[in-house]
Amino acid sequence: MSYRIGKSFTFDAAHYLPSLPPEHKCSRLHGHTYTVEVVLSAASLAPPGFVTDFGELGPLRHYLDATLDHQHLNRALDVEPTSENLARHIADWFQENVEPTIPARLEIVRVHESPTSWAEYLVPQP
Ligand SMILES: Nc1nc2c(c(=O)[nH]1)N=C([C@H](O)[C@H](O)COP(=O)(O)OP(=O)(O)OP(=O)(O)O)CN2
Ligand SMILES: [Zn+2]
Repeated sequence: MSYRIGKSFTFDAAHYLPSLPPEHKCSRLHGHTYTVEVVLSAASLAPPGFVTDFGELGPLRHYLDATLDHQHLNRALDVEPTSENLARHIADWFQENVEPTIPARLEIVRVHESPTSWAEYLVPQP
């Protein structure tokens, strides 16, 4: 794949990580302003010279707003809401719902919990 693009989205949510020991600060309920970055690639460009139109990624914004924004992530997800698990969850949703409609492949979903902490899921490529 020769070309890559990226787009970022933010949402706010609460979570805790129940598998951590009780003395760990993240075992208590707290919140983050999450930033989700997606990276997409294509071997060639579609007119007028796009990997895909950034606007075609709008359904992801709607999904994040409707499903995760201002939600309690322990209730909204069926996995423990670590950044790694969130990245995988969002990648799976994107591959099922957006990728079939665009001329590009999802490569990476990166989830920032804060300006200094992030995790990413690298989508296996065929
Ligand atoms: N690999 C991961 N480690 C941690 C995750 C995670 O999702 N993946 N999550 C947390 C907690 O959610 C915690 O809220 C964030 O931890 P941390 O960055 O350590 O804390 P701060 O945001 O307060 O950052 P400081 O740099 O310590 O100020 C924990 N670990
Ligand atoms: Zn946290």
